[in-house]
Amino acid sequence: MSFKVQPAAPARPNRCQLFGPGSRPQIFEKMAASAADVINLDLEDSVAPGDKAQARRNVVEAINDIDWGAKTLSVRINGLDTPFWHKDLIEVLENAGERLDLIMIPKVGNAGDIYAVDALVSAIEAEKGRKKRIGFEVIIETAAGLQHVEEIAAASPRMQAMSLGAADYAASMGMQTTGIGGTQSNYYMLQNKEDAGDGPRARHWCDPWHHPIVAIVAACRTHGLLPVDGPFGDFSDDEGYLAQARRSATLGMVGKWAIHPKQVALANQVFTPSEEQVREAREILAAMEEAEKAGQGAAVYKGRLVDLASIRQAQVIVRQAEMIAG
Ligand SMILES: CC(=O)SCCNC(=O)CCNC(=O)[C@H](O)C(C)(C)COP(=O)(O)OP(=O)(O)OC[C@H]1O[C@@H](n2cnc3c(N)ncnc32)[C@H](O)[C@@H]1OP(=O)(O)O
Ligand SMILES: O=CC(=O)O
Ligand SMILES: [Mg+2]
Repeated sequence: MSFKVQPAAPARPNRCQLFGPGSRPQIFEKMAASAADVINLDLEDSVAPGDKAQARRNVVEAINDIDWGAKTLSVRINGLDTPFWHKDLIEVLENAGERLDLIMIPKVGNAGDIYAVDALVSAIEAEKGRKKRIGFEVIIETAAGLQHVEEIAAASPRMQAMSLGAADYAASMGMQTTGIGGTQSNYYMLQNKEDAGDGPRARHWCDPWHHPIVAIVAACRTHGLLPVDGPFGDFSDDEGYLAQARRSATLGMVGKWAIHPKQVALANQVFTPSEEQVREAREILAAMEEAEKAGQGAAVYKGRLVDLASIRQAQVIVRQAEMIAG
């Protein structure tokens, strides 16, 4: 381990982020009543250009008037390459009360983007005398964002979380797909001719999101942020959503977006450690405590090696379960 201790990520549940267009206020109460840990009121890509001004007003009203309970409340602003983002910030932060927790910045390309938003947010906070410091979450969804993922993670003490935006990421990278997340039919390895013999050649699907997910997780863990998997567009495919969510959970992400309310329970299911996982983690900690009492750094648990690293692995699961239980 480097002498620099890995900082802890914000200690709040982030299993599911439920999105809703800022131009569709009819669903805001339903979002508030959902089981999502984080609510993202969107001013960006789910809002048509002609609706941006009304969407800002809707979002301000929703922040001020709706009871959001213990949820983390976030507003996704427009990208810095648009003529909308500065007004999103000014109108929301000048008129919305202290209930707002986060601003989500899409399509970030480098640390300078965070600096620009930080400067404007700091000025508005100071002018309006806002007491609660607004946090930032960002979407890594461009080639430049991926290239600069670490400097982005380190760009501001306001930074709390990073999501992978599979749709824009695919577009920016020039990927041949219109699907949002999940398995891509043409991304497969084909069994060797020789191994297949006379039979049909097996296909093994690969994970096109593996690299950006690992890059985001590493940047987040290095700088104490929450890594989050973004949207899965086909909300008729629960199994596909679960498979994608399980892959990202296995790689260290803490949650996933829901772009339809039916995806909230799926995300919560995957990102809440199961009773069995928690029991096993506690048993490993107990086994290691016994081993340490006996002066040993390693022990055998259910026929397999556990050692000091196993303590750290088990603690991840126990801490996550305890934090979710509150
Ligand atoms: C690539 C990206 O950037 S993803 C992030 C940006 N995208 C978004 O924010 C899109 C968010 N999702 C939506 O806008 C909608 O869910 C849509 C357009 C996908 C589907 O909307 P609908 O056609 O209304 O879905 P559907 O008819 O299945 O809705 C079922 C119920 O859930 C409600 N509902 C729909 N979306 C949401 C939502 N996001 N949050 C809460 N409730 C919702 C509907 O009002 C309806 O309620 P009812 O049963 O009381 O009538
Ligand atoms: O903003 C999200 C995406 O997938 O693009
Ligand atoms: Mg996007």
